[in-house]
Amino acid sequence: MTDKQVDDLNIASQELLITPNALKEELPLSENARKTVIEGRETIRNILDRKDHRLFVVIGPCSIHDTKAAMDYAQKLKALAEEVKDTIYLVLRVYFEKPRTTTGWKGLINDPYMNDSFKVQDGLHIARQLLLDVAELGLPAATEALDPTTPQYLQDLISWNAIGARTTESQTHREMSSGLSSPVGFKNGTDGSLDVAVNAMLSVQSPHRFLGIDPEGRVALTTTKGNQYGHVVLRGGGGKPNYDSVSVALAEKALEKAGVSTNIMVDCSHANSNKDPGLQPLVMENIANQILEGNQSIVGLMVESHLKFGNQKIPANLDDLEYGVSITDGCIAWDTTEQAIRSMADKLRDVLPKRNA
Ligand SMILES: O=C[C@H](O)[C@H](O)COP(=O)(O)O
Ligand SMILES: C=C(OP(=O)(O)O)C(=O)O
Repeated sequence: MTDKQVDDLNIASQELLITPNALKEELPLSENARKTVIEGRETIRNILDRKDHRLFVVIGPCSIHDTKAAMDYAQKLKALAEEVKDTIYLVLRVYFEKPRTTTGWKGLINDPYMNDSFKVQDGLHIARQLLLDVAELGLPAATEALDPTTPQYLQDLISWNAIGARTTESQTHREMSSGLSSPVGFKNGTDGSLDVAVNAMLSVQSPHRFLGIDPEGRVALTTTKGNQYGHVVLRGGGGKPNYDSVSVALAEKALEKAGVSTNIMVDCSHANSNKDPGLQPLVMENIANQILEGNQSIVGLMVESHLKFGNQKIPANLDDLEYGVSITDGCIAWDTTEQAIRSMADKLRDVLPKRNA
């Protein structure tokens, strides 16, 4: 019973949503999609276990707002993935949930029509359909796990997750990650602090008990087994990058001291490129050079890339949206992406197999 004088004073309304099971019944996992996810997760786990010499690169738009453009991009990425697959394992960045510094568009699930209509029910459908289409193509998908309710709807289609710089320190996100079925990368904090990511790694490998939702959408005491495939993601912060060899060596030492995996992913965007998307290929080149010079810890990269360079504000008239341009952080264009990935693969083709030997 709600007591109108004390309960929910700041809740304007609540609307029931489709349950995870009902969404999955409408949009079931196909056999091909299932194969993609199983292979995607296994490959990334093998890379983290050093059983597979390749680098994995999570690459794609900062956020998805147009599924047609996303599929256009995915098709190109699939072709590139085939070309470089002996050296680089490409994973499509499919981000539907955006953590904002203050306010702003929170992503396709929250507001799929980008007009403050917040049609979350549609957002869940659109997101799941896109993940199915991407998986059907044979391309593994990565996302940021932000809202603790959405994993039950979508995670059967995800091969790698990020916990963002704004939530790595959150107990809720560490608990959720301990139950995710795929590897999870924890970003360092927005101020550059690595401690929060190291502590997250210590937390995620343990079992947790917390309030979650079950596949029928009911509130459930959720007990997790712990996720042994956590790793850190260096994204820079506090106005400074942290992809350079000294920062990477310091991160390795901190991870060793904490007794956790020294696997490191470098996010070439965000504070590592001072939010200038055009600098990302330079970061990629620097990482390739570090590996050539003997680095052992860097196993993955993240790159923000779209069909076209830069970003755009959401226009008042959505007809004015420019096709293939990010509406959140700026991205590198497709031709630059192809060049940067090919050049990285060419540089590392001979050295990576020897690294794990
Ligand atoms: O990657 C995306 C953004 O950096 C993140 O969501 C924060 O964005 P904002 O500072 O524009 O809110
Ligand atoms: C929000 C993101 O990154 P970070 O958490 O590092 O800011 C992102 O990758 O979209």
